[in-house]
Amino acid sequence: MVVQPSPTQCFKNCQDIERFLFNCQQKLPPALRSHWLSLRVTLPDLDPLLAFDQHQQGDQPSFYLENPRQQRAIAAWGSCCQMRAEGKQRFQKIQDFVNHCHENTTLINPRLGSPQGLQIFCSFSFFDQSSHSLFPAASAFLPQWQLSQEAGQTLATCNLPLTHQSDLSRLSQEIWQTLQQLRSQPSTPPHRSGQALPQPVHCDWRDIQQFQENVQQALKAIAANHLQKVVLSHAIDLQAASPFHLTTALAQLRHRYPDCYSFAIGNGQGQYFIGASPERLLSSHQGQLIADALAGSAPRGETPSTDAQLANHLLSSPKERHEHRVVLHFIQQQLQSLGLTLQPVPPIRLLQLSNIQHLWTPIRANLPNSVHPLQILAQLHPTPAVAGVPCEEACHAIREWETLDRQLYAAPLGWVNGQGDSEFIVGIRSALINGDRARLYAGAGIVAGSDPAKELAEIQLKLQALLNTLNSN
Ligand SMILES: C=C(O[C@@H]1C=C(C(=O)O)C=C[C@H]1O)C(=O)O
Repeated sequence: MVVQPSPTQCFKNCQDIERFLFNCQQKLPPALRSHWLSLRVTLPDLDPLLAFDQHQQGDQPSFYLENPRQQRAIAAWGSCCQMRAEGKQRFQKIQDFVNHCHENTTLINPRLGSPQGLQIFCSFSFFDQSSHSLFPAASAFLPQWQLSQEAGQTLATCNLPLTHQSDLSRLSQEIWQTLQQLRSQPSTPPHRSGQALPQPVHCDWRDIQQFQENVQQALKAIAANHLQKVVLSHAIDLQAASPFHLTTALAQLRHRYPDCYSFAIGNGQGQYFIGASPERLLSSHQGQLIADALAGSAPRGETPSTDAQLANHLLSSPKERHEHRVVLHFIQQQLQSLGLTLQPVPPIRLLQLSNIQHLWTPIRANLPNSVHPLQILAQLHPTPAVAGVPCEEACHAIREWETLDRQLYAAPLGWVNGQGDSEFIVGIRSALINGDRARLYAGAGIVAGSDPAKELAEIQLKLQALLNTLNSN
């Protein structure tokens, strides 16, 4: 059910809101059990990160995603309704939850802004079971509040449960209060000179020797034709003198890595998974899909000429191109297996980030209404950019050799709406923050011809993204 047109521009006071909610309540079907109202309101320009800083709380799920280059940011906090799932059917279960939310929500002003409609925020762990993990194998939530910024337009979305029994006076006061706070918020980014990120007192590189042994083992398995490619990861642990400050870290990440997606997910129990990922797993908008094949890496050069040399070597290296093509072919095959028609693939290009460069091929396809973005996600995760080929054997090797629990590292996180629009990234260049402790993750693809010393240097370089951010004062 959609109530139109919306009077949200007239929300000049709390009574306006209460009258509006009363009208919505009157239109609810008589025997209704669960129902939500989703209100969209335009706001003056403000920084979603600042709103996130002021409103998100450790005991509620939260989500932040920003791509500075695309001038898009979303902050979401509080939970109207949430779902957790485990096991092989986890993507399907989350899809059912997303459908349930859509079927039971009245959208007010659904066409205001882009993307349209109700957005549900999701995260998945690398493996489909999360026995000792701080985050479930799959989780999704409909936020209480959401702030989106795109192409200079700022929108607030308030989702709330509405039934015949709802206390409209209390609900309207809560909405009014938050709207007033958002309307009076300065548009400058969070800056806490006195509260910069704490200096880690201890950085534990864990058993880095083990990573190199794993690479040797992987090379043997590749030589024996058990594997074609496997992505091996390593983690380092930081211990700070005081808790890490989430939004200060995010402010630094978006500043340092404007071509990446800065992100944070809070599990509602005080732990956060944050990062600046260059890898878009899936983005769909109005029936058009893009998935990134991103694999093959080199450092950036210190001078323009060494940088160009490194870039040329990366683009022409048979080993790096093979590592990349394995990912490209996998994504193409998986999309085609769902009946999607792919557009011609452009030549391999470079994605140059502040500290590292990658081989990159954006893959485009038409997305029919009959295929849900979460079905595509189920088919794509894990790609050989983060697992390997053959997938099952690579995942088995990862479980056996790696001494860490990947949790959300290298897994999809993002949002989906009811119109088939979605944005999911791969949680790499990331860290799990638990108060004054942080675990930082990085991995590298191992194929025939990989050099263990170079792979070690590559993960050290990748770890710098979060290490420099969390370690700076
Ligand atoms: C696995 C990671 O990165 C992935 C592996 C890459 C590679 O091996 O060249 C490049 C980009 C990512 O797809 C990571 O950053 O942890």
